[in-house]
Amino acid sequence: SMHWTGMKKDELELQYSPSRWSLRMSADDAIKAHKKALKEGTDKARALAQTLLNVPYGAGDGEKLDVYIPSTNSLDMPLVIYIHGGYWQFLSKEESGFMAVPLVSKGVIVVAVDYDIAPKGNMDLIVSQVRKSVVSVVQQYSHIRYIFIFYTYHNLVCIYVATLLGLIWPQWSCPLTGAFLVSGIYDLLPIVSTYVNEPLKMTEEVAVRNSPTTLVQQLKSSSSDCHIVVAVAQHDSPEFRKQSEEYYKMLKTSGLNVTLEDVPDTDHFNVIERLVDGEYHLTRLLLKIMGMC
Ligand SMILES: N[C@@H](CC(=O)c1ccccc1NC=O)C(=O)O
Repeated sequence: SMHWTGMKKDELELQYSPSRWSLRMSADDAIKAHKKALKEGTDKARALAQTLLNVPYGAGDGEKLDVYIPSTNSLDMPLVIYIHGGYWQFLSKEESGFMAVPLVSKGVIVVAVDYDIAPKGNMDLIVSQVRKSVVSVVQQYSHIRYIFIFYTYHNLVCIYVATLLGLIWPQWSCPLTGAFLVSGIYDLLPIVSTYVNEPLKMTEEVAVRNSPTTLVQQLKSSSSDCHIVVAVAQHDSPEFRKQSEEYYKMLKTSGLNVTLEDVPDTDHFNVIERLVDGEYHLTRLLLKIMGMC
């Protein structure tokens, strides 16, 4: 298929509009249903689990996180940090606790992180906030053996995997078991000239510097014990699917422990929504990697 640099603006914007690839419903309905499913799941998790809501991880207004706690307290509880997606301009932690529904009942702590989405925040700020949140969680829960970062779609995420695995962990003997990257963008350059970048206002320099593909080299030596899952929806756009495949290949070539999950019968939205279900393939894989089933 065609390289993005050869695409007209219309085609590039179609490729980077996940809602226009949903086979289940119209673009607008896919986004509406997505927000609704995530919010309902989060409300359900808040009713089921003990919670610590709005815990500060920094001094900024937006620097807060929610903790979902299992009732069975043990020192071996694994912890998942969920960093929400939404093109760095949509969603918040108020819609990000849904995956705690199946995980908390299996004895897993879930942390949902907020960060300043655009236009209030920009890419550099978001990356620094996510980094700060993870450092704060690791310090707070240092007695826990497994910390499992769960990065989700739209790469902030992935930026994160790269930045964290490569730069933070080596200093502190990494407790990181794995990283899940779901329907992400790993090379940010193609979106610089699209509508996605209007609120973000990334320059090419900012996009390259924060792209996970740029940061692969730094991951190399420090994270061979960490199992990285790159998951992509069957019905994600060809450009999204290519981004996942290429990032997967880069990680693999660098000698990292990585698998590519092409999730059948999903699109960009329900690939993540379905994490509310304990029987969903990605939920089970997450539990398996953490040694919980
Ligand atoms: N313009 C984007 C909007 C989008 O990606 C989105 C919107 C609301 C909540 C989440 C979104 N993306 C999720 O990864 C689209 O076409 O899907």
